[in-house]
Amino acid sequence: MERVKERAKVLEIKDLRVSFHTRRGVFKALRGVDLELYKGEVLGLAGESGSGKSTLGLAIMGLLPRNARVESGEVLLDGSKDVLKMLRDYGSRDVKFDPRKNEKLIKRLNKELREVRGRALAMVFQEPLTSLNPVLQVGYQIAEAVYYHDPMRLVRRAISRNRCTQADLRDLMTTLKTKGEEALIEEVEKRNLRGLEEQILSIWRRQDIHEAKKEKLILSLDKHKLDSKDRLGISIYLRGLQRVPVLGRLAKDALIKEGYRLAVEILTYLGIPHPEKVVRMYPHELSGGMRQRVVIGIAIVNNPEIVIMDEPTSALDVTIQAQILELVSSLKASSNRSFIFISHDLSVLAEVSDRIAIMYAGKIAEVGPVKVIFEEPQHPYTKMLMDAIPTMDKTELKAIPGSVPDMRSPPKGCSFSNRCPFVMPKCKEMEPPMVEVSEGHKVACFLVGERK
Ligand SMILES: Nc1ncnc2c1ncn2[C@@H]1O[C@H](COP(=O)(O)OP(=O)(O)OP(=O)(O)O)[C@@H](O)[C@H]1O
Repeated sequence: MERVKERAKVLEIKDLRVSFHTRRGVFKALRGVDLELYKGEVLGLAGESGSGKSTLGLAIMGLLPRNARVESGEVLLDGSKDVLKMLRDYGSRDVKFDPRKNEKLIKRLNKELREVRGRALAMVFQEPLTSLNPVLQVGYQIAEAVYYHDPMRLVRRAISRNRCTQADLRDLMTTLKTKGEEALIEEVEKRNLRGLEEQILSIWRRQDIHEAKKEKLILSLDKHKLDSKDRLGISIYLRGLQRVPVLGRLAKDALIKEGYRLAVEILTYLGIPHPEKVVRMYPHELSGGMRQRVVIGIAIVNNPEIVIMDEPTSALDVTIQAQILELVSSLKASSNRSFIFISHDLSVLAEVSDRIAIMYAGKIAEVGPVKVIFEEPQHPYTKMLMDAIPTMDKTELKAIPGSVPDMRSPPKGCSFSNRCPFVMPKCKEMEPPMVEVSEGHKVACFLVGERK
């Protein structure tokens, strides 16, 4: 438990309030959310339908729909970069300025936003078919994600392979075997082959193939040299000539080709068999589980620090669901990346999460380490959610009576008061503050305050 506090915060949400303006009224979807995400953890976000989980995910990504208003709050990345402020600045400039006259400014802001969305943050949605483009090969979609976020990465990869000789590869492999990965990276930099280390390591880290085959694959890297058309494309890109339409096409083609190679590596890393074939396939040719892996591939290919997953397993059957959960755990372990995993299913969250936050009516009701939330829940709502989980030894499941309040006019005081079996007069008057009951375990309920 102590480890939670020591870890670096990668995301901090402060008093976030978001409402949706509709003809039927103003829905207060988030009513003051405070939450933190630490490096290398999976934070599970649970709550009934309509509690604001997806709105929170979209707000962090800066992808709220047009009728949403951020009333107040901050979403801080690495303690300083406020995603919402960037979006607000962008939004207001976009309206005030004539976009044609301010093309450069808009481009810069767009670039900044793209960086935040793809590099620092990425999102995976429930239904993979809606996030994938049905008319593009999956390899192209992964390649394009890199092309738009970090084209120089593709350039570096292609050029370094072109410069590399068999002798270099043999030396690099010996370094890798005898001195390890860090020494390999140093050696790659010394030889000015940056970009190649990523390819060598992606082969080396494959657990599914024998060492001799890995060596063979690494040595084969220098056979994949650029052909003259690709060399031309890359030099057009490097000279900045890609703004000329015909030349731009050549440059993009060369980089996308490199992106396909990267896509093969990513799919291999995600445990997809025959990745060379799969990159040439279209989304409808893949099973649901494979499609979700591809979507996860697109999300992680730019090495985002934070991945938000909104019900990523809900549309999948149970065995595939288990595989995706295992994949998330292994991605967390191998990359030190942080995840926010949204699900209404607490048993799914129990499998992947390090900490769990329970949302109710646009607020966090309780948050804490997974074990504590499951074994010693304090908020009556969390306790009732736990009683509603089906298990083998339960003879009856207790449904939570009543329903989530109308978010156009949430009740005064605690929003759970009308369903709570322990309601007290003050619950109807005041909102309970968040109280830390033990390290990292916080509860917003007067009962907890009473006991303290
Ligand atoms: N575009 C929108 N316009 C109007 N109201 C919206 C919009 N999107 C969400 N809402 C409302 O905001 C509230 C929170 O919705 P949200 O989708 O974030 O909840 P959720 O916990 O993710 O639910 P679910 O599990 O069903 O996805 C709900 O009352 C919902 O009706």
